[in-house]
Amino acid sequence: DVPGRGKVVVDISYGGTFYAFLSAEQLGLDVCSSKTRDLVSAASAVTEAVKEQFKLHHPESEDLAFIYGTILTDGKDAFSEEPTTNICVFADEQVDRSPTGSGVTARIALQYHKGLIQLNQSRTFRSSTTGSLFTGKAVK
Ligand SMILES: O=C(O)[C@H]1NCC[C@@H]1O
Repeated sequence: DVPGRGKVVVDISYGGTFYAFLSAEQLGLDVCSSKTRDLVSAASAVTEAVKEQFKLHHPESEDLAFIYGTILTDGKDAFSEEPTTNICVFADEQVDRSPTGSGVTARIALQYHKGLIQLNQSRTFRSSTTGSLFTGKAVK
């Protein structure tokens, strides 16, 4: 429940730090064309809601059991050769200029967990802010 914005469905995944993931569409936004300030505001509201409503646990270190940010996506999690776009809003409302190393790692883990990608199947991730690209895959 994101105050002022309604109920959304998020996935929380870990790639060195925890992020909340959801499509920007759930917040009435478009990750590619909405104003960055609107994306930042919405993503920050989600981070705050997760902080208040979920207790995170890390199996090895409770120091890592916190939500670092929210990544808004274009919702294109099913496998495709085409890049999928996201914006990472982390820490104190900072916006990553890259697709985010730890965020892409968490997103690949999530896609693999959901059976959307197979092991060694590469996907490309695009930053909506700069257009920079990262490629990654799940490996054993
Ligand atoms: O790419 C990364 O993983 C780092 N950049 C912003 C968020 C993380 O600190």
